[in-house]
Amino acid sequence: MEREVQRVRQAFLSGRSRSLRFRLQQLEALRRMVQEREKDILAAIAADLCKSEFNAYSQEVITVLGEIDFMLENLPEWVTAKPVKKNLLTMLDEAYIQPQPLGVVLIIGAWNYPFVLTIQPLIGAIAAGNAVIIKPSELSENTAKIVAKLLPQYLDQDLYIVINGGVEETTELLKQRFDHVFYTGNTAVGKIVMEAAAKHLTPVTLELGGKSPCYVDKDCDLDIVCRRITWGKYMNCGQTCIAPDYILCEASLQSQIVWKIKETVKEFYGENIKESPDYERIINLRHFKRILSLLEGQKIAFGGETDEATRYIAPTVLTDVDPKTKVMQEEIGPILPIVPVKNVDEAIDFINEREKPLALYVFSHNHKLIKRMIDETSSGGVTGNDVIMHFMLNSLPFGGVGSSGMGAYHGKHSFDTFSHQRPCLLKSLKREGANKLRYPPNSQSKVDWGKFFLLKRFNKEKFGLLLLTFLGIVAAVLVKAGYY
Ligand SMILES: NC(=O)c1ccc[n+]([C@@H]2O[C@H](COP(=O)([O-])OP(=O)(O)OC[C@H]3O[C@@H](n4cnc5c(N)ncnc54)[C@H](O)[C@@H]3O)[C@@H](O)[C@H]2O)c1
Ligand SMILES: CCCCCCCC=O
Repeated sequence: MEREVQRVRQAFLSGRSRSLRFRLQQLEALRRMVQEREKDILAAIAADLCKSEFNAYSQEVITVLGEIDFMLENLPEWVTAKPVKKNLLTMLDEAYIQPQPLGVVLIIGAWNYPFVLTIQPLIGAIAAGNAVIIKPSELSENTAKIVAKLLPQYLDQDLYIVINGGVEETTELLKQRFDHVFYTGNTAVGKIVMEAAAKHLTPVTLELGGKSPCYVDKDCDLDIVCRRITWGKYMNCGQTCIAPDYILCEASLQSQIVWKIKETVKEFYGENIKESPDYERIINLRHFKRILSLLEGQKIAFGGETDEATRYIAPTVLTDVDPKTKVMQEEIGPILPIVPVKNVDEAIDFINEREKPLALYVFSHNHKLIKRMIDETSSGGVTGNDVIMHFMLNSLPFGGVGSSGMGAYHGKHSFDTFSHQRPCLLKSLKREGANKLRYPPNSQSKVDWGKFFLLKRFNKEKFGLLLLTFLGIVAAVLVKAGYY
């Protein structure tokens, strides 16, 4: 492992990943890989998550292609140095911010969207000029294999490498020194990653999980609301980091919501959900059994059917859920608990009493209520009157807050995450007279000049002197130019 990391570091130190031309060329090669090997990629995702080609394309591949196009279009502008405002002391100098690559980046991916969750951060890391080690999730082994097979065929083989393996390999990797670690996965492992990175003072981005609440107000169109919630909840069999996890609503809405979601499930997946190409499966038996155990003692309004052999769990809705039960603590796949609350105040308190979620959803015709929810709660991101969609807009930073993560990515936010914003001040070796003011021995007069230059505070006497000096300089220039 050490040797592999060393090889990637040597490649970074060669400097070739830094030029704009090289970055654009690698991103174009990555786009070619996705386009030319689309069938292989879709087949791997299908094998891991029992996902149709249409769904794999629209949930994963489209996002990757959109992100590459966005980078190619904007990168030339982002890499340029940005001049900054100057003060009186530096007005004759050059001052700018130069984004620079961090160095060698480790990207650790999760299994639930195995392609997009490894390749989208990779795009940002390449765009920012880094070398990258990618560690895909071992749980989505087919996608892990295809990523490891394809990347070296299209990208620089020493700068961007894939290391496959399980917990043992990730643990070994985390002992090495990186310049940034970007991890997607559960919160418990997030802590392990941060602890390992701290040993080298390596900064981390942690894209973690949690339970994203969905508040449904009385004042809304329930048909549309339930259609949107059903789409976001049961996509990928509920295994989406920002899936609406549970519904908070007034008790009087519960039965209507149940009925409308049930109708929508029928509309989306047909009478025999198991046969639907649009309904996925739970990733493995361990998660299947864990989720199943959460149903014990709950009021199942509909769904609840399971098949261990194919790891099928039907779209399920639970009503009158006790917030203290386990189903309200863990991530729960295709189970949708409804927790009745008295009103919006109680919903806000409910959200604030728990860990900060990765996403928050609010449905209402009342724009003020949506704004209030946003103002009085905290979450990684918010979508009003829809679910999931804030993930799709790459001008918005995507990431968590508190226990749902730290740092963010997508579009320019990825570029910034993987860049160091280097402050640069370029002075001349001339004009030493003014510089002498800061050299010892210090004096009240020097402090006054310091106040003048840096705080723009001056006493009348100093101002008079300065004005006189300025007029003297102007007169000298005019005399020299032959005006007098
Ligand atoms: N915030 C986001 O963008 C986002 C996106 C997708 C998933 N998630 C969250 O990720 C979670 C699902 O992922 P997961 O954690 O089950 O995925 P996982 O089991 O695939 O683990 C993720 C990575 O961590 C490594 N790992 C696991 N245990 C480890 C250990 N003990 N020490 C070191 N490395 C270890 C694995 O090798 C893997 O590469 C859910 O909580 C989900 O909400 C978050
Ligand atoms: C079209 C939906 C894509 C959602 C990806 C979410 C990634 C987190 O699990």
